[in-house]
Amino acid sequence: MKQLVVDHPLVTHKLTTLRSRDTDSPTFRRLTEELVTLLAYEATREIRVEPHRVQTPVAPCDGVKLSHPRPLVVPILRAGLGMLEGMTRLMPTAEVGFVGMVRNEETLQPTTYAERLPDDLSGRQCYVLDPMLATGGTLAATVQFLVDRGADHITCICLLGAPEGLHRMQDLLDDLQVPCTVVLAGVDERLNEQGYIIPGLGDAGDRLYGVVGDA
Ligand SMILES: O=P(O)(O)OC[C@H]1O[C@H](OP(=O)(O)OP(=O)(O)O)[C@H](O)[C@@H]1O
Ligand SMILES: O=c1cc[nH]c(=O)[nH]1
Ligand SMILES: [Mg+2]
Repeated sequence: MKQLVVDHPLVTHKLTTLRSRDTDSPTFRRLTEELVTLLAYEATREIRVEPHRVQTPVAPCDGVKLSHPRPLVVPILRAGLGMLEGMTRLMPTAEVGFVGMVRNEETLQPTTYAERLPDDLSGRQCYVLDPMLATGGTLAATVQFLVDRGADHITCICLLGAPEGLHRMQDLLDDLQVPCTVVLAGVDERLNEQGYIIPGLGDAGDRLYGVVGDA
């Protein structure tokens, strides 16, 4: 597994504002989208292209276009949905599949409540979106879903990771033997007893969409 922390002052600047508890939901959403677009630039370095010739107003020009099969973008609901627009803006022809997972806040185990992915992912490059890589349980389960369907090239884009989650992903990918890169805006110190990233940014889903409770 390759790990890439995008070390760029603009990324760190936006991430710092995102972390602040004084940042409201609309600003949090906008910054999340902007950060994804910046991370996607690095994350798509190995995207497959094929030769493509166009005519400029004055001459023919040999360029490239994205290869078929088209790349698949997979946001992990709920919080990953906040990253979708920023990604598809850069790759408008990508296909989008969905995985819905929620982590039990006591056991920290993820449960899958939705899954809409193509049955056959052979030859597809997959881009998984989830802002938070904490214990890694959610991302590991999603990557396993994709590999079970034949994905042979996976890139995960996260805003923040914890060392614990990155180690877990490394162990999984060592077993699976599938090329995988995890691209992040930052790696924090550790998890607390509740499985939250420290210093982190709190609960990304709640900050994007408001707390979903019993009210
Ligand atoms: O690495 P893990 O320990 O598995 O934790 C990370 C997961 O937790 C959060 O989702 P959450 O379960 O809060 O669901 P939500 O997106 O609906 O808020 C986050 O968006 C990740 O999906
Ligand atoms: O810090 C964390 C950990 C898991 N999920 C979040 O949204 N934030
Ligand atoms: Mg949440």
